[in-house]
Amino acid sequence: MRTVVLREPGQFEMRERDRPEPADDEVLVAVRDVGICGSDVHYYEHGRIGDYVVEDPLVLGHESAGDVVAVGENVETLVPGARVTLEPGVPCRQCRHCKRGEYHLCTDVEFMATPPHDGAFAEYVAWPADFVYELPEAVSLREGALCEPLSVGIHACRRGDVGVGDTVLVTGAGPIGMLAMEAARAAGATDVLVSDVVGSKLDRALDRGADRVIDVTETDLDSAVDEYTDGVGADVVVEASGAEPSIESTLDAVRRGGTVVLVGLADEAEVPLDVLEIIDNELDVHGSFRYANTYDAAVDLLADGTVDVEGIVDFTDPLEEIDAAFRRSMEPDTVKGMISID
Ligand SMILES: NC(=O)c1ccc[n+]([C@@H]2O[C@H](COP(=O)([O-])OP(=O)(O)OC[C@H]3O[C@@H](n4cnc5c(N)ncnc54)[C@H](O)[C@@H]3O)[C@@H](O)[C@H]2O)c1
Ligand SMILES: C[C@@H](O)[C@H](N)C(=O)O
Repeated sequence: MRTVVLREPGQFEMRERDRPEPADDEVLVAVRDVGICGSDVHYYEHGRIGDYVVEDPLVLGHESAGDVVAVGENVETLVPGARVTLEPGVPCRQCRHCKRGEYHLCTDVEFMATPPHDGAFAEYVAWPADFVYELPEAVSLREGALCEPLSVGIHACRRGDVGVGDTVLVTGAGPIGMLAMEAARAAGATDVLVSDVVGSKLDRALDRGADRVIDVTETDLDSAVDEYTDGVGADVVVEASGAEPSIESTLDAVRRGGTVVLVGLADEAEVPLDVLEIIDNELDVHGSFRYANTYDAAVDLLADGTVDVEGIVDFTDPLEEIDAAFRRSMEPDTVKGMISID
């Protein structure tokens, strides 16, 4: 089967590998659509993310969907021909975190495209059936693949306890911010404000239903939020840029008693946050890491038409043009690129 491996930073190579055999509890999926995530691009550019270093050729891609072509002998939930999306993180299922249902915190999780685990830029992937979700007729494979970043948005909104009537500020209009906005709306937020430093992305957020967009290169975030909320502040801030000034500004933009959810990963682990401001205003500040138990919700939201994910996609290129697709993904205007596999 065809795969693409990252050999070293900036160098993909098309490779033939043996088609995997599904184990007894696995299904074999012919992969059709795969999203390009910022983390894939980071590995492509730098060969590492923090302590995760690409030492051996690695298959990237963890936002995937395709067709089941074979099932292991214990699999009763899926049959060949099913259209599916793959949840990319498979935990140990045994540890305290797994047993509490917070399996995304399992320290033994094997996550696609995180060294040393291969991802989905390949013709076939064998994957545990309990982390494979069937897509109804109404959900396309492209949408199915984007259940992954949508899951990040759903989890962030769950962490922030976004509720009916809330005003939510999302900082950063990349794919995660855009889909956090969708998830916030689905959770009942009636006002969603979005900030970024790239005008075209804010235009896109506006087209996709943001009530107010804030270009922080021109407008002070705190003042804009104050103006919109009559000086109260946002009920929930979802920080989805990873930019240090944006992370710092979350504490000023949230209302007293409100919640800040930190999703974006800063380049530096240490970002100064005013502890007195957190205490005095009784803020809840939550980290949000990947997701758990979100895929069923993501598929249902797509099937109902409650959320739109396709609207964030800028282009789809074939697997053979992955190099150009990654370079295009690095352009500041791009929100989401995808790879299709025939
Ligand atoms: N916690 C998790 O589980 C998790 C999962 C996926 C991604 N992430 C992180 O979330 C962040 C967003 O992911 P993405 O794929 O959308 O990234 P992205 O780089 O595509 O989007 C980030 C956006 O933030 C904007 N931005 C830059 N500076 C800003 C500022 N000062 N104020 C507002 N916006 C600003 C950028 O222009 C860009 O549009 C990244 O840091 C990523 O690493 C975290
Ligand atoms: C969650 C996922 O989208 C992210 N890129 C990660 O590797 O953690």
